[in-house]
Amino acid sequence: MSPIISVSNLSKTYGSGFKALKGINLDINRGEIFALLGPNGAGKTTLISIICGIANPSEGRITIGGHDIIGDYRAARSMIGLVPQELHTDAFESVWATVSFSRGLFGKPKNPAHIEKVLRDLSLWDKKDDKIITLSGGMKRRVMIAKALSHEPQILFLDEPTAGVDVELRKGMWEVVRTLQAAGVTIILTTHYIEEAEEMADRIGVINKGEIILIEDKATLMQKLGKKQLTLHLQSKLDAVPPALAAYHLELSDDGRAVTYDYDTKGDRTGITSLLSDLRNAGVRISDLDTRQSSLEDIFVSIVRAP
Ligand SMILES: Nc1ncnc2c1ncn2[C@@H]1O[C@H](COP(=O)(O)OP(=O)(O)OP(=O)(O)O)[C@@H](O)[C@H]1O
Repeated sequence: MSPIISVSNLSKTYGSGFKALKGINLDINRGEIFALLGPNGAGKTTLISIICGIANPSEGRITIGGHDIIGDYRAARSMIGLVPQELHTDAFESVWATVSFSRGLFGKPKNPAHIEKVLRDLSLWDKKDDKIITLSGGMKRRVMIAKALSHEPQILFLDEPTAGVDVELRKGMWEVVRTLQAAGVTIILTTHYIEEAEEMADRIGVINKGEIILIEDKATLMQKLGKKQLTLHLQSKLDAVPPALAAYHLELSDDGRAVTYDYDTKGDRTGITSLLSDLRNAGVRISDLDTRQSSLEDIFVSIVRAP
């Protein structure tokens, strides 16, 4: 199946001479939830802004549903809904007016049935006549999504959809996103909450210093890079890991009372059996142990930090 968004050799150099994107290649599949992760300043907003036609590329080409975003701007742009990070709406307008007006901006004829559906899907129907200013933060965010969906886009960009939102509301937002995906919308989200990507995404792209350094199915990524960690709590404090155990690359905790050992569950041998016997031979006694599976967060930190 052809990708719904295709980005090839995209570069962006700002007027200051700063190269914010360096030869980005990225295909987004129809119907997927794609999470774009990256540290501050990595280029996420720049990339989204260019795809959405808000900023110009310096080099490269982007097509949306086959439409070139420059040569065929209107057709390309009308396929996209963008929910920006900042909430900006007219505080004194009603929800209904705000969302209907957005549709008009795309030159689409009025379609009250569609607006009603969007508001119902986002649990805003009973608020349709309320002024935006009277809504809670979570409702305002949902209004931003409703605005972005008002012109029936096939693609929705969510830039940090749950920044500063409490856990309860965040979960509500995840539900909304899943409902949209089930209705056939392709979703690209940026997030600093890695558990959000872990929870939601079908695929994950990591951008760092203007380059895509990884694109992978979430499940594959977690399986491929996921490590397990064994923590051994010691009966007595160690000042240093005994040299005889150097091969295990143990990490000693700051208080000297625990060592951690990283191992690969898919390897032929985990090395745990020999580690335990070598510890005993070195006179190190263990009082307790626990194991932990690395999270997407650990994986993310390790790839972004890698030279
Ligand atoms: N208008 C501009 N002129 C010059 N440099 C810019 C401009 N806009 C962004 N940059 C720089 O481009 C780089 C990428 O910025 P961008 O906003 O795309 O990052 P981001 O990944 O979205 O970061 P964050 O997670 O902090 O939102 C940063 O170093 C930023 O300082």
